[in-house]
Amino acid sequence: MSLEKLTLPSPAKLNLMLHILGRREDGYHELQTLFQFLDYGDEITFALRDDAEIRLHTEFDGVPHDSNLIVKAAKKLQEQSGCTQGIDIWIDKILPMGGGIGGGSSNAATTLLGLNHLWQLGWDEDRLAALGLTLGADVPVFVRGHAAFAEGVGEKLTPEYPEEPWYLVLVPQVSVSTAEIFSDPLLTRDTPPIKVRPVPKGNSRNDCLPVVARRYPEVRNALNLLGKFTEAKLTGTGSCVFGGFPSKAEADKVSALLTETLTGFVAKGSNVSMLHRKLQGLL
Ligand SMILES: C[C@](O)(CO)[C@H](O)COP(=O)(O)OP(=O)(O)OC[C@H]1O[C@@H](n2ccc(N)nc2=O)[C@H](O)[C@@H]1O
Ligand SMILES: Nc1ncnc2c1ncn2[C@@H]1O[C@H](COP(=O)(O)OP(=O)(O)OP(=O)(O)O)[C@@H](O)[C@H]1O
Repeated sequence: MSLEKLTLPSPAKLNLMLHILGRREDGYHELQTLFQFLDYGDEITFALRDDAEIRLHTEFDGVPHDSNLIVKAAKKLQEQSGCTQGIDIWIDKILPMGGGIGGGSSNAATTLLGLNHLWQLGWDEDRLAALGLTLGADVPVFVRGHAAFAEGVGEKLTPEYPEEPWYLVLVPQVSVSTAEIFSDPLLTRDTPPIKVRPVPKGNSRNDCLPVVARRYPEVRNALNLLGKFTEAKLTGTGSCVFGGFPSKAEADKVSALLTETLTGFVAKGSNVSMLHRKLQGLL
């Protein structure tokens, strides 16, 4: 069935652990991380145009139109596929930027999958993930849509099936620059690789945490407060901090106590992203 207009979710991700194994010659870091999605995210609406223009109608604080990952993803896909159609795009943005929950990467992936569908390009996931990697290290996992153990710079993915608890995610009001954390001289870069799958329980450390907590008192404070109730972890290079709970009621209870002074939200962990669940429903 050919569609004119499509609204798709763009979920957040968490890094349930993150080990840094070394630094490559190009400055990028070899890492091992476990990605899981949240049933929480932005919503992007796409509508076909009569001309070839790509236009994002929603303004973003501090992100010029052509630098937005949504626009970059759409332009690259249009160029590389030779498509002559254009697109109008609107986004309902709720994910914090620079929060380590992958909002920009997820928006890029939702754009690639949405336009592949609307423009009827017939690209397979491998091709979309390879294009996605040129936009950011985290784009491929959102294109694949399954919880995964990631290696390399984050692009070598093996599906995993971690538990799917409810999470309380705290959002300290600071934006952490990923590049700044990866260039900190104090960052641990020599964690030995994990060689068994699935990742053994107990491997929940994030090597970026000491550096981020040292630089950002707001993140330190969130870790201390949440740590009174459950294991408090950092996702990606922060700033978001999260903890798992066996039920929504328990996550809500702690949320009510902590969100008096901090911003946060409760969401279910999910091994199949809500973007892929929606797309499966369309096919
Ligand atoms: C650390 C993670 O958040 C884990 O999910 C991601 O791998 C970061 O992914 P991202 O934000 O999409 O990162 P990119 O936009 O690709 O890179 C931002 C900057 O982080 C550094 N960077 C990123 C990924 C990586 N494996 N090694 C790095 O050193 C590089 O300086 C790069 O310029
Ligand atoms: N559509 C977009 N959504 C969010 N940020 C975008 C977008 N396009 C470009 N950006 C830029 O990318 C930066 C990083 O945004 P993003 O939300 O992906 O950070 P993050 O959650 O820390 O990601 P990661 O976990 O992948 O490091 C933003 O500060 C913004 O300047």
